Amino acid sequence: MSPDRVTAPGETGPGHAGIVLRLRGVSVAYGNRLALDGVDLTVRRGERVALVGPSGAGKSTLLGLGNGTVVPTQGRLDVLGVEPRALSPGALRTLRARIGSVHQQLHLVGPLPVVHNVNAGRLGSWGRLRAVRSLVRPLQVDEARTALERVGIGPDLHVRTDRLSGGEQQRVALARLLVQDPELVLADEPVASLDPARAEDVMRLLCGLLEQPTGHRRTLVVSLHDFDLAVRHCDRVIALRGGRVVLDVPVEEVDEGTRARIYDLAPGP
Ligand SMILES: Nc1ncnc2c1ncn2[C@@H]1O[C@H](COP(=O)(O)OP(=O)(O)OP(=O)(O)O)[C@@H](O)[C@H]1O
Repeated sequence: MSPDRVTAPGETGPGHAGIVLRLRGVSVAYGNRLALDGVDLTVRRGERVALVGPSGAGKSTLLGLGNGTVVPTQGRLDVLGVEPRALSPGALRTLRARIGSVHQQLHLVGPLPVVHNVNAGRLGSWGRLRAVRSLVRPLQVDEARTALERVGIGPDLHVRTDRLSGGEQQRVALARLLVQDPELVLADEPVASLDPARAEDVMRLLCGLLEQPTGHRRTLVVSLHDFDLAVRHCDRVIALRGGRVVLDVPVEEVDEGTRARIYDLAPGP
């Protein structure tokens, strides 16, 4: 089945400044297992895109393409205007510094003070020497404090991170994202392990962090198992099934039947 709509209004070509992520006929195979099968899609600057679909549909694989951890087996991929496969290791590092990743696991270093975990968001842009210096004596402490305040955590930057509650640690991870200041945020089931109230809270916080003081919005692509969360927090829903895009619509076009169609539809031809 072809997707209901693969939106591409305003697209004028590969160099179009508003395009953050573009896949053209992208397939990904793990051995003989086809995880993505000829996917076409375009994500524009400032969009909040939810990836939904049943388990094994290809959502994580698609997000992996965005951050360069997965390489297309076939097709053309552009991320922030470049093709990751064509980059040198150094250029790939530079690209990754512009992309924020959020996972179910927070990847914090528990025994380290909070400030270091927040500053880890800068590692992609700091040189090695600077990173080591900051471990000895934390750099950019005021910015770390501001980021923590923005996510609603008190001023104690020097407490061990693993002494904080699970919810507070989640906020430290979001403060790390904030100091990284990425142009594109890729979040792979960031709230899967949380109860509904916490999931709502984290999604609200994450979406709030996308808003920049300049009035611009960072782009978000987030995979979510909770369809209602996707509709409440995103402005576009892309459904994958069997490695194919089966639906791509603005949330205003989501109706009562959409959920059933996503989860009960037969896979595409
Ligand atoms: N590293 C891998 N090696 C082999 N097969 C893989 C690998 N990663 C994913 N797959 C397979 O590719 C398909 C798509 O997996 P993917 O994790 O992208 O789906 P998903 O939609 O994110 O699933 P879930 O919602 O369960 O996380 C699945 O059939 C999966 O088993």
